[in-house]
Amino acid sequence: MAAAGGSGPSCVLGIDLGTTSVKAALVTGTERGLALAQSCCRETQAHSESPGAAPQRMEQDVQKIIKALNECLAALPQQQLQRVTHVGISGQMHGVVFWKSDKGCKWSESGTGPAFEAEQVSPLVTWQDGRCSPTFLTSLPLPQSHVSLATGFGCATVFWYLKNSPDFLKAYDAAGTIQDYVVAMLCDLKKPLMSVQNAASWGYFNCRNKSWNTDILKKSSFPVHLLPEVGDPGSIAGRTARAWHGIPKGAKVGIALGDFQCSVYSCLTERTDAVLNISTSAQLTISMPLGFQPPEAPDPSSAVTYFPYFNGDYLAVAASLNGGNVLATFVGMVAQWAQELGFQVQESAIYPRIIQAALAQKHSKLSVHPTLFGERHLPELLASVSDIGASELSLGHVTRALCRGLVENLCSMLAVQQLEEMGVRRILGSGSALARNEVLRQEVERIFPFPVVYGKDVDAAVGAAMVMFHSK
Ligand SMILES: Nc1ncnc2c1ncn2[C@@H]1O[C@H](COP(=O)(O)OP(=O)(O)O)[C@@H](O)[C@H]1O
Ligand SMILES: O=C(CO)[C@@H](O)[C@H](O)[C@H](O)[C@H](O)COP(=O)(O)O
Repeated sequence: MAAAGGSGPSCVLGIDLGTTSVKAALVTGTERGLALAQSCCRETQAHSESPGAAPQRMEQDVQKIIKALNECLAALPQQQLQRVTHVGISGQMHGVVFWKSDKGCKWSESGTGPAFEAEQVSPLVTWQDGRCSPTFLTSLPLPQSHVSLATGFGCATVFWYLKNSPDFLKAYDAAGTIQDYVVAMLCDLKKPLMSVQNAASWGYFNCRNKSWNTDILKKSSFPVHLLPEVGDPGSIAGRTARAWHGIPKGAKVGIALGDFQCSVYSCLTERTDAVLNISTSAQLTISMPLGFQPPEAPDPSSAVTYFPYFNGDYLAVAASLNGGNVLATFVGMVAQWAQELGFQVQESAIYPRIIQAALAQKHSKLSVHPTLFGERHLPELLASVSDIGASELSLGHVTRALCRGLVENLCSMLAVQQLEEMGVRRILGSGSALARNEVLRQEVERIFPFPVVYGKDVDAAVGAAMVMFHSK
C-alpha cells in the first residue's frame, strides 16, 4: 500500500484526458461520503495540423496533452498529493497513440517533484478523425463485435496506416488510448493494459468473451502485437514506479477508463436516471437492465449503441459526434469573420457574449440541424439551418437556436418518448459545455419533461476517482 505522506485523510486522484481539456480532481473520504477536495482544468490546445494533411484528419500533440496534465497536477496542493494512495485515469475513447515501450517518456525533476514528458510517441489520432472513408471501412473484414466500426476507432486507424503508411507502424511496439499511455508511463508497463470500455471503443473487440478478434485481424495482416492486454474496468493496472508530482511511489493506478463512463459514474445513482453529457462531444444515456447482453451483430443504422460500463453492465447511448465542438466551431467562425472585418476578438471573449446575447433572446424560430461532423449512423447528413426569417438573424437568435438544435439532435437519436417508456424520471447533466452555458441548460430544461440536476465540470475526473475509491 502506498505510504500516504503527510497528515490527514488519504486522497484519491482522478484524471480526465478529454478532447479539449485535461481535468484533475482530488477526492477524499469523509464520514458523509466522498468529497471533492480540489480540482483543476487546463485546455490542451493539442489539435495539430500535420502540414499538407487531409482536412478529415484529426490528430493531437501528445506532448501538449501531457504538458496540460503536468500543469494540472502542479496546481494541486502538494500536501494532498502526498496523501494520494490511488490514481484513476479516464480519457477520450476510440483514439490511438503509438509509442516505443521503453522510450515512451522522459522523467525529470519539476518544481513539484518528478514528472514525465512524452518522447518517441506518435500523434494521437482522435475519435474525431475522418481519414477512414465509408469505402475504406467496407473494405475491412467484418468485426465480431456488437459495436459497428467507424472512422476514428483505434483498429480502423491501424488498418489505415497498414494500407497507406506501413513503415509508420514499424517504428512502434506499443499502442493504446491516451489514457492507456499515461497508465503505462506511470507504472512502467512494458505491455499496455486497456479496459474493456476502451477496447470496445477501438472495434474488433468481442465484449462477451472479452477478447480481440485476433483470428479475423491476423488474416488481414493486422499487427496484433500492438493490441494491448485487456482487463476489467475498476481493476488495478499497477503501481506508480516512482514519485510523481508529490504522489508517492507505490500508489495504485487503475486500468484506464472511458471518459463517458466515468462522467456517468460520477452522478448515476438511480436506474431511472438518464445522463446527458455535453463536453466536446455529447451523449444521452440510460442504464440497461442487469444481465443485459447486446446483440451479437450491430445495426449500423441505429443511433443507439451499447457501451460496456462496470461489473458487466451496459449503457444504452445516443453518442453524438456533435456537442461542444459545434459551439466551439461557431465561436471560431465568429472570430474569423471579425478578423476578416478587421477586428481581433479572442475566442474566450466570444463565449460569454454569445451566451449573454442568447439569454436576452428567450425564443428563436430558427431551426438549426447542428451535425457539422455528421453522425456515425448518418455520416453524410451535415448541418443545415431553416426557417430563417429576417427578424431571426441576431447573435442571440442564432446562438439560442444552435443550443436548442444540439439537444434536439440528441433527442432525435434517443427520443423523449423512449426515455418515458423506459421509466426515466430525472436527467443528470454533466460536461463542461453544459456546465458553462446557461442557454444550453435552458434548452435542456425546455425539451425534457423531467427534472434536470447538474454535476460539476470535472465529472469524468471525479468519476475516475470514485471508481478507485470503490475498488479499495
Ligand atoms: N468559455 C467558455 N464558455 C462556455 N463554453 C465553453 C467555453 N470554453 C469552452 N467551452 C465549451 O466547452 C467544450 C469543451 O468541454 P470539455 O469538457 O473541456 O471537453 P472535453 O471533456 O471533451 O475535453 C468546448 O467544446 C466548448 O463548446
Ligand atoms: O464518441 C463517443 C462514443 O462513441 C463518445 O462517447 C466518446 O467517448 C467521447 O466523445 C470521446 O471520448 C470524447 O469525449 P469528450 O472529449 O467529448 O469528453
